[in-house]
Amino acid sequence: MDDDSVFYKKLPKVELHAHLNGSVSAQTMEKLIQRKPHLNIERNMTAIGKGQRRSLDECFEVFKLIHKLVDTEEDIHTVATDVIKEFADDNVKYLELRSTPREEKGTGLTKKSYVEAVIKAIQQCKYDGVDIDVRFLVAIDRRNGTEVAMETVKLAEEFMLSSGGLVLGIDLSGDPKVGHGRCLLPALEKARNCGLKLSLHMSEVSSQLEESELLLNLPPDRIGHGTFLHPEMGGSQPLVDQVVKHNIPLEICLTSNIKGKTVPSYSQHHFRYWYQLGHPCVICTDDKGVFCTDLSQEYQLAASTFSLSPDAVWELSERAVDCIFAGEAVKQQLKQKWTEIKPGLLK
Ligand SMILES: CNc1ncnc2c1ncn2[C@@H]1O[C@H](COP(=O)(O)O)[C@@H](O)[C@H]1O
Ligand SMILES: [Zn+2]
Repeated sequence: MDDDSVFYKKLPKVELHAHLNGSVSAQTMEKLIQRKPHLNIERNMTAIGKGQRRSLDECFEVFKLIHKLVDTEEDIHTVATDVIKEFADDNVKYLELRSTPREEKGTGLTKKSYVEAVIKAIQQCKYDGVDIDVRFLVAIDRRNGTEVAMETVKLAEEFMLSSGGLVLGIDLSGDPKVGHGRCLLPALEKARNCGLKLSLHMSEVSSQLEESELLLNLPPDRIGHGTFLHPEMGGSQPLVDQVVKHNIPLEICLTSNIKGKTVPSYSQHHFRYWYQLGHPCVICTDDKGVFCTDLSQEYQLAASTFSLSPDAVWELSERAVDCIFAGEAVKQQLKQKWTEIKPGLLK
């Protein structure tokens, strides 16, 4: 590893946008493939390698394959444990994982036992002394419509009350070309009213102006992507004004947007627009397994593409702490960690 990479690896980091099944590493994928050889799935079918690009539609085909490989409580526990340890190895000190609870009739997996398996993995890692604070966001897959979204919010509320602060909120994700946010508003409002935080994928593809307006009125606590919100990308100034007025942080996933072809090149990424506005932007991975990346690499990419100095990179990672969904005490602990690490890293 060269000196430059070492800096990004050692940088303490916060990861706020990571889909569990998109984050499964090559090593873990091998284990899963060995457990289910009859599926005839090969490792190269579940990841998009260096230099490769696919359409978003193809990315969603990849998730379908991964879901076939991860369909028991044991599988969920395995992937959650491995993903948490990998983020910790990458010096991520605070992680908000998100995942869509699934029911699998064939294996007896229920949405409830799905969430329980993730929570058990988080608790086990904590017990084992893995140096990372992990929280969970329950995901709504937008294609499943109103009723499922409402059920998911109920499930999330139950776990918010019973998980000792591990379940903090809701994620809205899934294929952006399927379904409409309008149908999901009642569920999202209910979530907000019962104290769940909201991180919503918004304007990941173009032509979602109307939906973005509706969702912004909630308003969400964080925005995933927001690629097409600003006027230069076909969005609008009122949308930008709304995001700025409510100071809603943007979760920025560089490699994901390039490999999924929603952004033509790194230098044209909307990070530039929002960063120049001084708006809170948090560098994230989205799906580190599928897109073959890690958070250190994403910080390094941001720095090299947008000419950020080491001080600016440090500030970016430190400011991410302000955007977490956990409470003030956790933020203070993390800030303390950053203060202790800083002198050894920035000379
Ligand atoms: C690439 N851009 C993206 N846009 C929208 N949703 C995405 C996504 N990447 C991942 N997901 C969402 O996360 C699920 C996989 O993890 P879980 O099974 O929930 O852990 C996908 O099925 C999709 O719903
Ligand atoms: Zn995402």
